Amino acid sequence: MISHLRIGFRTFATMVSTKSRPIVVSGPSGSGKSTLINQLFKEYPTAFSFSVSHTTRSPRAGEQNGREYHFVPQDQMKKMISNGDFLETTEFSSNLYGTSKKAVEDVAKTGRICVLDVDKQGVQNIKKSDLHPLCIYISPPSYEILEKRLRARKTDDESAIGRRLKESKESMEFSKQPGVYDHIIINDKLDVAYKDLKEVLRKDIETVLKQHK
Ligand SMILES: Nc1ncnc2c1ncn2[C@@H]1O[C@H](COP(=O)(O)OP(=O)(O)OP(=O)(O)O)[C@@H](O)[C@H]1O
Repeated sequence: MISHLRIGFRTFATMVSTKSRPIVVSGPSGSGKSTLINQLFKEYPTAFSFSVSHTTRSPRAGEQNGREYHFVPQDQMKKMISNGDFLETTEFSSNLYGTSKKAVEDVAKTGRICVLDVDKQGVQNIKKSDLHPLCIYISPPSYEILEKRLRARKTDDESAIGRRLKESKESMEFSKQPGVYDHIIINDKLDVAYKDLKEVLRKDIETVLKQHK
């Protein structure tokens, strides 16, 4: 009888899986967010996902609504913005883009951890929501090294590098405010920074992978 009850309880416990909290990865442009996130996705392909953003731009060939983006008309997007549905929005080439709170919740429903790469506005909004994120700041070892890495990446022209460096100063100041970030990882040696990131996420990863079994 006791063993029957135990089996029953275990089955119940597996059915009631806890939803994972989203992971916010923030930091100045060139600090290594994408490099570190890509490594995480490669090592744990079933543990993490990005959320699907909304956009007012038209779908390109091969893009599917709800897969690459939620494609929405401008008036619907504006209505959603005024409803406070988005954690962050941005405008690029006359089109609006945004990460909705629901899109983040949808990832958790699939049993994965949602990873958000957002700026300080996004960090502030997500912290105000009821999503209870873990907020991680990826910092370059120094401003000078950040500049070197941005130049070596060869993805930006001089004016974009200048803009990114100016924004990086604001971002680094913001990261020093108490209570904003749960962890600050200095991305000096990539393998050390990646190890630090995995350690910070160890329990979250173990929990989602256990739920997949
Ligand atoms: N620890 C490291 N040592 C040396 N180079 C690094 C290190 N981490 C990342 N890089 C390099 O620095 C450049 C910037 O990294 P990455 O593109 O990942 O930054 P990011 O924070 O995602 O930038 P953005 O916000 O602009 O997308 C890349 O060329 C990457 O290969």
